[in-house]
Amino acid sequence: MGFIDKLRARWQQADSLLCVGLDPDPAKFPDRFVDDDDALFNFCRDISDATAEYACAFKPQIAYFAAHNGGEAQLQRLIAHLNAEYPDIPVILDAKRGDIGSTAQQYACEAFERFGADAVTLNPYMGRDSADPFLQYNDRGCIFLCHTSNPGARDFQELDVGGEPLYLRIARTIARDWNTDGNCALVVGATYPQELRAIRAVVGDMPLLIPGVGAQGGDVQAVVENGATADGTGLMINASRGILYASRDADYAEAAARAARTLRDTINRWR
Ligand SMILES: O=C(O)c1cc(=O)[nH]c(=O)n1[C@@H]1O[C@H](COP(=O)(O)O)[C@@H](O)[C@H]1O
Repeated sequence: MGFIDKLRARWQQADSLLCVGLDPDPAKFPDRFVDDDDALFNFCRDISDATAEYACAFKPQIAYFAAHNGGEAQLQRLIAHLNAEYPDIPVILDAKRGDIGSTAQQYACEAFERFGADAVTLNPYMGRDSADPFLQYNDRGCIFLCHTSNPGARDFQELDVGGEPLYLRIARTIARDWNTDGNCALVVGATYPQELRAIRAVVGDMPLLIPGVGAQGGDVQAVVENGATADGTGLMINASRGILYASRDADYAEAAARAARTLRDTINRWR
């Protein structure tokens, strides 16, 4: 089953639009991980096991692993664990790749062959040929940055490009021309609900990955009202820090589970 079908099935099965972001920062870990050489893996495994029942997807962020010696091996083990234990939950590798075709081919191999991710985040700035090596894996998801969650999103993404803002041109082009195998999705920040509404209007029922609720200040009600499809799905609403660091004490996993369940329920209230 391809990424998009797996995601749609999981939305229904778990009755959840919550994506659990795995951004492990050892400085914020509970004390028990201080002398643990496998802390990145062990912490994320505990969080994943505690939150899986509330998750429509997991999203490990590669920088939080690659920043540490041996971190990528722990990411590889983590995704292997997720694929083995939770085969119904898609794993999105957040790597925001984008480069000339020959290099992109290596990045696609990294995401899909080495790490075994179901989907990867991509930067569309370099154009179609930079996306093709990823799109050719037509059972995997290609999730392109469209309107990001950060303040600087306005610097370039909202520039007028012949009568429409760049982010809408990106949305339209990907929906119309790049999605021939139906394996594309877009990233839209929760912090820009009006832009989310405009994007939804041009991409039909394409799935949208929505970071920026919680720590970045995005509002769940505004996200669901402006971004959900007619059937009340269409969204992967990500939370990372708000779940991972719900507690620094011995109850960190239970606290993460409570935070995930609460956010899932809050999302569902507005669907
Ligand atoms: O592609 C992303 O996931 C992403 C895009 C974006 O526009 N904004 C954004 O915050 N993200 C990622 O989403 C996560 C947000 O984390 P929290 O703010 O802690 O929930 C981080 O892993 C970011 O790298």
